[in-house]
Amino acid sequence: MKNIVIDDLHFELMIDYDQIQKRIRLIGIDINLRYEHKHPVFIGVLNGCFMFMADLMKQVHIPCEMSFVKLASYSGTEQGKVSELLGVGMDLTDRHVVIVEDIVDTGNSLVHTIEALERLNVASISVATLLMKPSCLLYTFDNIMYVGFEIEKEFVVGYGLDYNGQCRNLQHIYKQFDPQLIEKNN
Ligand SMILES: O=P(O)(O)OC[C@H]1O[C@H](OP(=O)(O)OP(=O)(O)O)[C@H](O)[C@@H]1O
Ligand code: HPA
Repeated sequence: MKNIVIDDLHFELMIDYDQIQKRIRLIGIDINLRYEHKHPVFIGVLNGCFMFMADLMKQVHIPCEMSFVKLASYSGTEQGKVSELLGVGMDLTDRHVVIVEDIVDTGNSLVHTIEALERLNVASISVATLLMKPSCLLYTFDNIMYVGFEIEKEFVVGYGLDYNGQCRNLQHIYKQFDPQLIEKNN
């Protein structure tokens, strides 16, 4: 399946499942070395992470734990916006945490996830994200340790990523294209 149409948008194949798996195997090798004696906790940020988390964890062969969270933001007191992680379900005090994300785009979600984890007194935080859009980042992060693929400013779906709640189930990653532009160029 090369091109797909979802509601009003057109998508074409961008990264196929084999490429994704090759990259995940390499990330797994590095995690196994770096965290060998650290008994890390992998925290998947739902919903988008579920495919990446599942495949990544199959490449992690060291003792570890995992949990899935949802990020809930609300307006707090004078400090402004506060983010809460729903579903942590375990004590993370002094634990080495690896946040697992499907994509870091503007970085807004990641900032809030990191802030919420810092309030739980973890020992360390690093980030593994399958995709990152460097040109869209609004923040500088010093703890994004693993990036599967850096991509341009383009909307992508599949392998956990959605458009209007659809396409998360697709095996490959697809990027949006404008069919009218292609027609004009032909
Ligand atoms: O860097 P950002 O601009 O914050 O974008 C990245 C976030 O957006 C998506 O989550 P979303 O809130 O859409 O929820 P979902 O995972 O349920 O799709 C994605 O899963 C990341 O968490
Ligand atoms: O490109 C994207 N696709 C799907 N979800 C997203 N959330 C942030 N960026 C994206």
